[in-house]
Amino acid sequence: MTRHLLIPAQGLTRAKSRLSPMLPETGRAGLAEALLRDTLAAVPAGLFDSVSVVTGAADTARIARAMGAKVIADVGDGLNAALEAARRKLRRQGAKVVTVLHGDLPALTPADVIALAADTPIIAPAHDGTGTNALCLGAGLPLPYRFGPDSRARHHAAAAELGIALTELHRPGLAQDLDLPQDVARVLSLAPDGATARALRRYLPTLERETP
Ligand SMILES: Nc1nc2c(ncn2[C@@H]2O[C@H](COP(=O)(O)OP(=O)(O)OP(=O)(O)O)[C@@H](O)[C@H]2O)c(=O)[nH]1
Ligand SMILES: O=C(O)[C@H](O)COP(=O)(O)O
Repeated sequence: MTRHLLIPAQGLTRAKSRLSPMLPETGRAGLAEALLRDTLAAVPAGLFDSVSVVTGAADTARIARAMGAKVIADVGDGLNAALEAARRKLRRQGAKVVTVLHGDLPALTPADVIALAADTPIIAPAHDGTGTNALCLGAGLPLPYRFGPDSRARHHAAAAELGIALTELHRPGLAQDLDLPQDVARVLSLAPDGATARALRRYLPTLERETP
């Protein structure tokens, strides 16, 4: 069984645009870097045959390589197309299982990542109930990636159409992503010691007082 991990990540200056009402560009870039570092740091060594960051950005690629990950070039046609191309590449290289893990999960733990190295198809929904934060599939399964709005329901619908049993995995570290200003306080309470929390405290010093 060869298992591979794909972590999609935007360029640092493009990422986390929905936080722009509370965080200027420098802060968003610092936060995106911290999120990627936290994500890669949570991946246990040796669990996957390869760990690749899918990106079209040189800054993100540099961080990925510095953290010991490979880089797969983003084909430039959106998240799903980038992941499909990366999955095809891994399949050509003999991959049997490909896990996609979003790179914006600040409370992610090694145990969460271990749970994603599964032998059966798994989806980890986002805390908002509509999104998908991780998907583990046999590399040959024809289930198309449907990340984006309502991706949880869309992944289930695609699986049902193909007769694939897709099991939900509910773990706080996989569910809690950081997308919106209202996510920030929760992230700080869940992941107080990570690079992400440090970046938030650095760029949003008033948060300390506001966080319960
Ligand atoms: N390679 C690649 N990664 C992407 C793309 N779109 C989103 N991602 C990554 O996929 C994950 C989930 O995406 P989002 O939650 O939308 O994160 P984001 O794009 O940083 O945030 P917003 O700008 O606020 O939407 C994050 O790790 C992103 O960096 C894309 O087109 N290509
Ligand atoms: O499928 C998803 O949920 C999208 O890729 C968006 O992810 P997000 O919940 O992190 O915005």
